[in-house]
Amino acid sequence: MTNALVWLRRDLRLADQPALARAAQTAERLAPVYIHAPAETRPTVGAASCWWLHHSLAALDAELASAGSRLCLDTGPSAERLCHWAQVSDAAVVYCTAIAEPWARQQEAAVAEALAAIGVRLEVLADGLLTDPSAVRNRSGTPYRAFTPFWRSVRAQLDPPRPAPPPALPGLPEAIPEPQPLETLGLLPRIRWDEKLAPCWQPGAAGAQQRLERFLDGAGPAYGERRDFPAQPGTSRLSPHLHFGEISIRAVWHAVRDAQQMQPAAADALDTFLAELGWREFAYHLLWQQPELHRTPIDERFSRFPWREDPDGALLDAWRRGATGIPLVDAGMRELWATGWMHNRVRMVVGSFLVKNLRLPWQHGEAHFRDTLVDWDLASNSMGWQWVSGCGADAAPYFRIFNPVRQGERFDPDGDYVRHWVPEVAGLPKSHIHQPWAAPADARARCGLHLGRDYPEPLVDLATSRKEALAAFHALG
Ligand SMILES: Cc1cc2nc3c(=O)[nH]c(=O)nc-3n(C[C@H](O)[C@H](O)[C@H](O)COP(=O)(O)OP(=O)(O)OC[C@H]3O[C@@H](n4cnc5c(N)ncnc54)[C@H](O)[C@@H]3O)c2cc1C
Repeated sequence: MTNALVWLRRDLRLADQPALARAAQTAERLAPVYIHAPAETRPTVGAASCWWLHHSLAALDAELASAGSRLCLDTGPSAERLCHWAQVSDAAVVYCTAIAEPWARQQEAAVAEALAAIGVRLEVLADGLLTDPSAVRNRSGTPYRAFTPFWRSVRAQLDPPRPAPPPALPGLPEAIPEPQPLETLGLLPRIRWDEKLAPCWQPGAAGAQQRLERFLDGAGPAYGERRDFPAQPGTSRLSPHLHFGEISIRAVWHAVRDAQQMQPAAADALDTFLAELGWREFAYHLLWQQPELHRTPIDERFSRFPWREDPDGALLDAWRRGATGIPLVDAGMRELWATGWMHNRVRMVVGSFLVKNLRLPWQHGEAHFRDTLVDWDLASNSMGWQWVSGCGADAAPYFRIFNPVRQGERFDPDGDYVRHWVPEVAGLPKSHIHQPWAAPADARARCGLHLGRDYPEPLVDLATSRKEALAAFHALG
């Protein structure tokens, strides 16, 4: 038996972790190493994700300590530092799990080459997804461009292995150096805006497991009906945990399948949930085909789209701050700022408003979400933005423009979500809460709301901006 390293990446857990499991079977001594290498990720990871990563690494270190090991932290370049760790650990092999993102594949290739030069082997294992995004093909042998046939075909064949328990870990190699303290990675912001995130989340494997159990015991069986209502806790909020690999996708899959067996009445609702996991798979399938998915529209016509001029950035700034004067849009943007997460229905509404009513480039929205979402994920975020913009594969057509007032009336019928995040309009009755500008003056006066002073007038007229967007779209030909 020889010594080994496990290079931890987007797989920050002990249970059902293929790299750790393989190393535990084969190595006499084992060093779990995390290399922080922000210069190697493309595009740059945002501040909210960095906050999450800091706490996730702390949780992983504690998990490793309780298994008799510890996390060896270091700062990149990854190839150089892994060579160093392999040498000081006397390791013959480095195990890691794959990340299906373009920059990560380059990183793996560079690491493999550097390790090979010192006689160490890199073994990359599949993880993170239920499918191989490079391998799924339709009957004509080409990648899928639409979700429904993709999922129909994938779902029929899916049979992921049952999740494995955490392995018994070999001890650390004798001569390894002291790890770098977590704080020195600089993942936490200097201005402590992040304190508001802490009460909302528990990064790490234990938090992930809790979220899954709470979902299956609570909202899961009603997922089909409740998942679109942002005031209700109708979804799992597993997205950041899945992104960082704090829970394996196979564990989620099997927990849901088991729940379907136990509660046949909930089977359809939970099938809808499994299809959402399918959207995540599809996003990676698209990213594999289009490595520049976060900035290049799949529908090339949109490269010529006549976006609105916003020379001083005032429109974009109002959208980012949740000060557009459209309550559902502002509620979503404020939820994002306060919690690092936004409900999926509202992501679609704020996205449509940015791209179609404000007519600003979707890439601005992609970049803002990248900076502020704790669940930011290159594949899902890029696909989501291309979808709302009508320029992606399987996109909602451009002319399907979400009306944020109608969306509010339908999915936040009592106005509870808006009342929570936009207290300025909370006194309005539900009949006017989604369009305060249309409320009779006395209804506004009764709750002391003075538009333009307490809460903005709408940044744009919804009907006019819709017409302008459609005209711009038709001009594309
Ligand atoms: C403009 C836009 C940007 C988005 N950016 C991201 C992002 O950066 N990261 C991200 O994880 N999701 C993104 N999504 C998808 C979706 O909004 C989130 O996955 C979901 O809101 C996460 O909440 P949840 O875990 O409670 O979801 P649930 O409803 O509980 O769904 C379970 C899991 O399925 C996956 N999932 C659900 N919906 C989608 C979807 N439409 N696309 C891909 N995966 C999905 C997620 O992993 C999620 O955790 C985006 C959607 C839009 C419209």
